[in-house]
Amino acid sequence: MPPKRKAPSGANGPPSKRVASGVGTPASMTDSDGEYFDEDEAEEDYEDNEKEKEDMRHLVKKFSVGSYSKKPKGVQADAAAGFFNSDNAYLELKPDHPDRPLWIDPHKGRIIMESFSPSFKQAEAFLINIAEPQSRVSRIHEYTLTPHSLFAAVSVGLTTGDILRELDLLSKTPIPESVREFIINSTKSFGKVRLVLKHTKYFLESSDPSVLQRLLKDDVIGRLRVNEADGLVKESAPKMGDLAIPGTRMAAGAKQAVQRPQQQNAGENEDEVDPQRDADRMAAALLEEDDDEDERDQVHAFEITAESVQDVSKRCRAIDLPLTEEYDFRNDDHNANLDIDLKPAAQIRPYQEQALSKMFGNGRARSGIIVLPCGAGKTLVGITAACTVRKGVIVLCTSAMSVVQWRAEFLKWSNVNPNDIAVFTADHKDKFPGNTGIIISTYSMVTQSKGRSYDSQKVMDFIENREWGLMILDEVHVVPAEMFKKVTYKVKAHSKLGLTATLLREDDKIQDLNFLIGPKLYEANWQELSEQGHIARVQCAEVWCPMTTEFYTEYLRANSTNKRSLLFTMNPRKFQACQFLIDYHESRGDKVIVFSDNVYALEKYAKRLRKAYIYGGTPQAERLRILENFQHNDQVNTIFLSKIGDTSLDLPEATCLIQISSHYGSRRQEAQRLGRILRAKRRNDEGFNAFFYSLVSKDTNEMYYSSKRQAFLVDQGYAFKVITHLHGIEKLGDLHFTTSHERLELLQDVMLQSEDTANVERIDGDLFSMSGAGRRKMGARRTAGSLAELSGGQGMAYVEYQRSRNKELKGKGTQNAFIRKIRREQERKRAQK
Ligand SMILES: Nc1ncnc2c1ncn2[C@@H]1O[C@H](COP(=O)(O)OP(=O)(O)OP(=O)(O)O)[C@@H](O)[C@H]1O
Repeated sequence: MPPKRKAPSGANGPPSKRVASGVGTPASMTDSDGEYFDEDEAEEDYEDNEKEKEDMRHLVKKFSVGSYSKKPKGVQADAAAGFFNSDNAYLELKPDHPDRPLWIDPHKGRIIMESFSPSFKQAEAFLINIAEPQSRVSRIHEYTLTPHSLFAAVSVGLTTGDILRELDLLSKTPIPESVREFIINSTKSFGKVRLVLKHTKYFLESSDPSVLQRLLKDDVIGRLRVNEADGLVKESAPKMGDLAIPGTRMAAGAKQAVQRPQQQNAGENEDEVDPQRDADRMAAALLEEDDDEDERDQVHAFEITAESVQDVSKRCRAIDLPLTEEYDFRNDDHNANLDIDLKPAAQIRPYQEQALSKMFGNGRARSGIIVLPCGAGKTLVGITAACTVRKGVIVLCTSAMSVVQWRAEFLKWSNVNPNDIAVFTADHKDKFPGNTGIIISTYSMVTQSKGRSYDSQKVMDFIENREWGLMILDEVHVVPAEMFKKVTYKVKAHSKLGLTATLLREDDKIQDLNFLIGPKLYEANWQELSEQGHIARVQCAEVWCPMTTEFYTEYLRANSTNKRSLLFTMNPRKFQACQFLIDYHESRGDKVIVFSDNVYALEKYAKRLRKAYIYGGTPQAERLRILENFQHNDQVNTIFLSKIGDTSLDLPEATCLIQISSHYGSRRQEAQRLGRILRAKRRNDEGFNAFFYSLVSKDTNEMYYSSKRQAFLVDQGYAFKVITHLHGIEKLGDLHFTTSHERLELLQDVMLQSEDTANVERIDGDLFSMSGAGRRKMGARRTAGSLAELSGGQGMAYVEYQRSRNKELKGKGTQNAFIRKIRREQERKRAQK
């Protein structure tokens, strides 16, 4: 932090700037101790900042993907090619480099970590704080330093000095100059200003008063300050880590989470004279100025109006000073305390504790995003956060069924009074009776702008006219940025916690979340969690299915993507592979889910194999009946699901997934589908493995999409085996499409389908949506009939395949108490209408 100097009496700062901006900066700026700030110095800071911003842009550009600098002449294009310094010479290795796990690429900010290093654990704990994980395969992990990752590092409490010191300790080479510069510049401009709510007033707070002076001079922010005559408020900074998070042993601050590697592990030998190391240390010590005890104990702040929070936040983003949001909930006397605690039996797992400690590390609630794989317990993380803040909580989910599940989980894990939890969905418009509580709703309920019913508007007013301590945003990766903007505008929440399994979006809009919610606070390692038994071990395989001659001929001839996609999905050899795998896994005692994005294929496969299927148009009661039978009926071991089952599906019985048609190259869909079996109930059985098969028609575009889809999971350390032949398939008794007559009939049926048949299913709701599906048919409607129908020659065999297993399941008894309850509720509602 720049030293604070006393200004000569009457120093009013550079008039030109102030006139130009029209900001009524007070003639003398004093802090609460009556000390002056030198405005000339602040002005210099301002200009320096402009230059810094320019430098920063240059650096960000340099570090962005695709800007790889040229490698030295004569050097091969291997992995080592990136690790040169600016003079095109290899970076010098430290003498004890084998003990240090990190390689730093000076050109792109990539960090390669050896996971077999003795100090791997410490290095991983550190890197996850400062860099984006790109790939975590078994021996080598790759991370990238980005402005966002460094913003996240700073917002969990790390200083520039901490980052440089740890990085140097763990690196095999001295930190390259370009990387050092990038870190210093990024951390200088990010995380310097916090938005803090104290006693229901909003403050911009910083430990560096010159940053606040800069903001006060800003055209937009200066005007939004409350009480322009007041100086900056100066007070003690909060102490780190003195807050107990329920269900955990402690509440570690970020600094505690970044464990220092044991020196002997990292090969640090204090007696050795290493001039480079000494120089680095000195630089780090200088940067550590911030850590000076006296200075660190002080923070400065000025107040802004509550209405201006959005504008201030937007402006801070524009001038490269994004706000970190923190909520000092322990000093909030304005909002009533919620009587909630975790039940004594709830034991928070170590990775959940680590994630929470990032949120509450300095005794306040930091807004941000926690990334945990599907089935790893994001709900409990959210509930524990609610039990820590103990103020009004609003939870937003993607579907009505998730709302029901969140409510049930609150009751399962906490001692909250059931009356204090309200549900706001199309079917329930509850409010809690007391002056605080929990409300659980969906994004669409809260953001809907037109056509609200009277009751719905009343609940919305209830939500909008109060302050919430915590807003939990479930499945943040699927929600469009516009929706978030509406949510943050409508709901006055002091802290926001985003939960997701994958920060992946094919449109790259995911970066918006950093600003709308907050930085990523924690991201778990999938492989580590599966090794520890928290999520299932999964064997992944891509099964290559050659196209039959007649299908391939049509495929090559087809001149539309839709027709080609229908042909590779309906490839009879793919059908046979699916039939064989279902048979194989059912006989092993597995419960199988077959996913098909294409509804035409879904119906064809399911009917022919006499399995139950669910898609957007399946009525609600039928959906529940099928799912219940899948869970409890040992005669129903396979179900077919359209993409409505990609998310929110909690079927811990499922142990095998087969994918026959998917949404092009969507990495997110692949990860979400895998997530359906990560929570397999049997995951801790001796030697248990879940199975994930992707059936791909060979020599078609599907192969390209498939490899694209797998990219994320491969980066998470999953290995996809390629199966080119399924042994024993030819011996399967009633294998379909073995005759050319059958195959031709199928081909003719496919060729008769309209182009729309290959379109993506449109879904208004999801698998468990309580409204809509039951009353209204949704999903694609097709009019073309089969060749058999058209020719009037419906053979016996064909008729038999039209018999739907769905209908056969009608009337099968309902066992599950939860589903029985939902059904009773639906019946009660129908009766009331
Ligand atoms: N600390 C814990 N102790 C015991 N059980 C836990 C713990 N954390 C989570 N679970 C259990 O793990 C299962 C999965 O949790 P949860 O539904 O929250 O996962 P998720 O991460 O939200 O998954 P998805 O992304 O698929 O929705 C639940 O049955 C939950 O009760």
